[in-house]
Amino acid sequence: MDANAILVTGGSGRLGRALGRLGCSAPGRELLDITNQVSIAQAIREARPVLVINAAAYTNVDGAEAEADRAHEINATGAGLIAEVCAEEDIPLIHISTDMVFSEGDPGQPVTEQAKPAPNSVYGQSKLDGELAVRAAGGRHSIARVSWLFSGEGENFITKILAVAAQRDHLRLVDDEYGRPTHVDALAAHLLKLSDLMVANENVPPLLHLGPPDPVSRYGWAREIFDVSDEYGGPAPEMTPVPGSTFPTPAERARGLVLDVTLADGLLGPMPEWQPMSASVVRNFLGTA
Ligand SMILES: NC(=O)C1=CN([C@@H]2O[C@H](COP(=O)(O)OP(=O)(O)OC[C@H]3O[C@@H](n4cnc5c(N)ncnc54)[C@H](OP(=O)(O)O)[C@@H]3O)[C@@H](O)[C@H]2O)C=CC1
Ligand SMILES: Cc1cn([C@H]2C[C@H](O)[C@@H](COP(=O)(O)OP(=O)(O)O[C@H]3O[C@@H](C)C(=O)[C@@H](O)[C@H]3O)O2)c(=O)[nH]c1=O
Repeated sequence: MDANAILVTGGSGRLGRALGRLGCSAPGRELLDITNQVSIAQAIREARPVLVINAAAYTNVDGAEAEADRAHEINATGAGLIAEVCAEEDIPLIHISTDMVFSEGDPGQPVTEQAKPAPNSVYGQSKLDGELAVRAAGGRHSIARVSWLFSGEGENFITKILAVAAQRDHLRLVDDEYGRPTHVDALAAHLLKLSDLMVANENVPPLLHLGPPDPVSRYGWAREIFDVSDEYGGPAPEMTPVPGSTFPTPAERARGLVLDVTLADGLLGPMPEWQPMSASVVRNFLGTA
């Protein structure tokens, strides 16, 4: 399938740009606003896509605690609107969701698609409401839950902690929050495989957990980041692992939660390992790549 036949919402975002790099049609919010039915209908009429990927979202996890209405409007109402238009036009939809629909877990026992979500943040609740709205629209869809996206552009966990380490020689890192660091280019490639299956009318599960092998804690990922940073002459601060309860943030994060990606791996093949991609982003950030 020609990637150009896929319409992506949130085209200016991290994942949206990655899908655009693979050839998808990926307009930004000014051309396709998922909270505006007229804007959605017009974009669909013009692009006549064979599939839509909804990568538009409100993703400021801490900011959402003070902006619940805005987060809900985009992540829940907006997701429902785009799903309704897709259902009416009989266009399959891939909707991107998050591990933050859960609030706790055991890193040794990743959660499958069967687990019951129970968010503990405004962002997580708004994303869960979005999932429910997509399902309620009744069209052909697959909801892809992912975690810890990063890319070579803009801000992410890697750039945030490297920036903090440039100011301080000692960092506290949460060691009971887990995830699968996922480079947006690897995710975008996987989403195109999933798109191919959906367009070919293959039996695709309506809910999938996606991510690379080797889940890690924030502390563990930071160690990888600073090992590379040290090697390339960047900051290498002293690190202390701490429980999330002693690192207060406006929004709570899930403790010990890891997505089980077995189902998606069987369908699409495993995602490439995150470590080389994380290292490459660190090197680029330090300007030595
Ligand atoms: N980043 C992460 O670590 C994770 C992200 N996810 C999910 O993955 C998806 C992609 O995330 P990511 O690329 O990181 O997010 P970004 O925040 O980088 O991009 C989201 C994009 O959506 C746009 N947007 C916001 N409101 C609207 C609207 N009403 N209509 C159209 N576009 C809009 C934003 O535009 P503007 O900049 O103008 O606001 C932004 O460009 C989201 O569904 C997110 O919830 C899941 C797990 C982890
Ligand atoms: C800066 C810093 C952060 N941390 C920890 C605290 C907190 O648990 C975590 C927050 O990092 P970030 O703000 O980069 O990540 P956050 O915004 O929580 O990332 C989430 O984004 C949304 C969109 C998702 O859907 C999730 O899957 C997840 O990727 O990092 C430390 O432990 N030490 C530090 O010095």
